[in-house]
Amino acid sequence: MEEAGVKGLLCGLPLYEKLVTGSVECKDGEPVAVVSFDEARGRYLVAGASLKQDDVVLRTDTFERGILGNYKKRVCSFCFKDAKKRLHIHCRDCEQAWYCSEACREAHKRSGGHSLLHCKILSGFGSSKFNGDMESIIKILLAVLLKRVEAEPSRRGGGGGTGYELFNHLQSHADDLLPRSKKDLKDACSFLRKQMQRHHEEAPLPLDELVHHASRIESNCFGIFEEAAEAGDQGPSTSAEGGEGDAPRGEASGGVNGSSQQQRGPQRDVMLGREVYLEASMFNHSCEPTCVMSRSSGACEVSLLRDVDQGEELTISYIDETKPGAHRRKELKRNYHFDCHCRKCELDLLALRGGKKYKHLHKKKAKKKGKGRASKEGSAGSGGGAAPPAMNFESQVDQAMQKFLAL
Ligand SMILES: C[S@@+](CC[C@H](N)C(=O)[O-])C[C@H]1O[C@@H](n2cnc3c(N)ncnc32)[C@H](O)[C@@H]1O
Repeated sequence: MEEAGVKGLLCGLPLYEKLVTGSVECKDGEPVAVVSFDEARGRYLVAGASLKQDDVVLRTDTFERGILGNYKKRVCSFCFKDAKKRLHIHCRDCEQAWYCSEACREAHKRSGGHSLLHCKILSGFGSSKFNGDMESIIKILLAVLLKRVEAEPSRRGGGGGTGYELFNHLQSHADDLLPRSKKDLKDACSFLRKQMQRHHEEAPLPLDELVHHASRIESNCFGIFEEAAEAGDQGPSTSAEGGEGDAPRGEASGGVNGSSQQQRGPQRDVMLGREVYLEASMFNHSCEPTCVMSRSSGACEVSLLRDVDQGEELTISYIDETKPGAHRRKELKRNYHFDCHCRKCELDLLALRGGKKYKHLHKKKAKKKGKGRASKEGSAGSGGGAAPPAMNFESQVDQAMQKFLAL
């Protein structure tokens, strides 16, 4: 794709320009998606042209993936196939990477995905206190940090990047985490930092930066789920606890980190791992999404659920958007650490607030009226105003819509 053909990239980050020009599909020489920005939702994608239902807007390969600790002996570390039973082949030097075949073990080593350095750095996992979920984050983080080293200009001879710079620009929610979750991330990052210092780098990134990176992974990754592991799609996912074989079932939740409904197909049950797609991390969540994501074997495709006009937002859903509004917003806040500002939620909230405000005002008025009448009639404290007429839902929405349009 010609970079010169790109229009409307508002985020001001040359790397994102490159990201978008390099990876989205084209229609008549124009990119089908461009990056835009607003205060409430950060960067988001809009249609660069009028598009039809089922048009593909993005096809891309995974940046990094990691298996949850509890499933590492069941899912192949190279091809990510779920054997659904304990595997028998593992790395010759450690028990951190398990494989479905000798070929996968060799290929993983050859590709640099599991070197001796990985063995050394990850070797402390056995004695660490991380849960399986955190282990997958730390494994991805290690891969990212190794990409960072490769990305240093002196090492790559001025050539193309490794994706690290793009990763570095993803949204982090480290500052929005509850103290307990932040502490868990900090402990895990501190462990990795020490291991890196011992085996690899003398001056690793400061701990705070590592915590932001870990949060980037958590906030932008997509869950790999048992049922959909081969067939396809899942949304960004949050966290999950699983186990080997008869493991406890993972929570199939979430947005750019382990969520749910960005996919058609079977409901996800057990989360086996998580993966990061840099370009797909530009899709914001909406409770009435225009797009759906499907994934298969380390690649993803985002396509349109309906026709959209040029300039319309391209969104996916991180959660089950058929749930009631309060439930959706709670899940997004708990698992994705943000308050949803999609159109549907904004309208819901306006309607709710409109309704409450109306009732509140009416109550006040009625109270006043009652008082007036009571003093007129000389009777004490009966209250007595007529009950406010119930405001039906249509008029609440109507009122909310008018307010929304007036904003
Ligand atoms: C996968 S990223 C999407 C791109 C992101 N806006 C950015 O600038 O990098 C997910 C993050 O975007 C923001 N986001 C996505 N959907 C949103 C929504 N409906 N309302 C508010 N913020 C949203 C949240 O900060 C969320 O953690």
